[in-house]
Amino acid sequence: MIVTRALTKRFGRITAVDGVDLNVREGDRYGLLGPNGSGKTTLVRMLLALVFATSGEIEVLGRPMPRRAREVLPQVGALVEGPGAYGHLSGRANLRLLDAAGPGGGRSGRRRRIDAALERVGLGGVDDRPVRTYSLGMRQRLGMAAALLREPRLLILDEPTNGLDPRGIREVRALLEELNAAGTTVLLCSHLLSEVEQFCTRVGVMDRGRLVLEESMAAIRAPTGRVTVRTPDADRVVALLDGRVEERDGDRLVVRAADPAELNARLVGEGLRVSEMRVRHRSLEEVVLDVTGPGADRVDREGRDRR
Ligand SMILES: Nc1ncnc2c1ncn2[C@@H]1O[C@H](COP(=O)(O)OP(=O)(O)OP(=O)(O)O)[C@@H](O)[C@H]1O
Repeated sequence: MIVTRALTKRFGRITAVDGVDLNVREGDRYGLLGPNGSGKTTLVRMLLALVFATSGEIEVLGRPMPRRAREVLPQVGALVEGPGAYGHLSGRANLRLLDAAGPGGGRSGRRRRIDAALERVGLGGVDDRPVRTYSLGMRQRLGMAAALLREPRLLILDEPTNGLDPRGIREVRALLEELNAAGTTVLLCSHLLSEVEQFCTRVGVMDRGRLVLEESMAAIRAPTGRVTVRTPDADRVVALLDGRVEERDGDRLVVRAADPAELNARLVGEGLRVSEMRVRHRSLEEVVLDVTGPGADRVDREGRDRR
């Protein structure tokens, strides 16, 4: 769906995107994570031909970009850098303009397309108030509606839940799940780990312009070979498992165990009581912190000129 090779963008001395090989597959719910200033927005702007690459190659929907932008962009919905809209016009009027400007949508079906898009994002009942009176959450929804006008094969969303309250965030996630289930590939940029952890099936992590990790969520969250055991018989468990207990905190033990079922059977077989047993997974947060440095918005005394 999206493939980049050695994609690079420099702004003067700053290398915002540095030799990125990105691979978003059809049907993915791909989460692009990274600290502030790591290059996520610049990367997606290049995918959408909003800014030219310094070097490298881009394919979107199997076509080279930006050369085939005219063919590709009508099949892509995007919400990048916050929802842009004319403040003095209503949400509907904004969508009418967008729909008229975009290729491949006849006038006859316009009202229906707009109503359907507004309905999908929870703005079906919106009146004719100008957009400048909208809350940030309403603007964000309007931006999503704009991205959905063409029933895109691919959705590219930069921080789509910015400004939404918890309920709004959940609604957007449900909407994205529904669209993805119906075949839309989703590329989501976010610095919210929980958002990515809950929604995405694949993750890319950017750090200082480079893609430092690209992995399926299942692989990231694979078991670590450690099991947390809570037991009122902790002393006896430690004695029995000699050397396999890595941590102890009261009645809670962290045990090295490739096969949790075998461990459980052994403890129970010895008459040791287990009140809780949990296979340990790495969290997305641990993985991301492992592969990234501090965000570029920090201005520490050391390392100000990292680039
Ligand atoms: N038009 C520009 N001119 C000069 N520098 C730019 C420009 N756009 C981005 N940059 C720089 O490129 C780097 C990457 O920025 P970018 O906005 O792509 O990061 P980001 O990961 O999207 O960050 P955030 O999460 O804060 O939006 C930053 O150092 C930024 O200052």
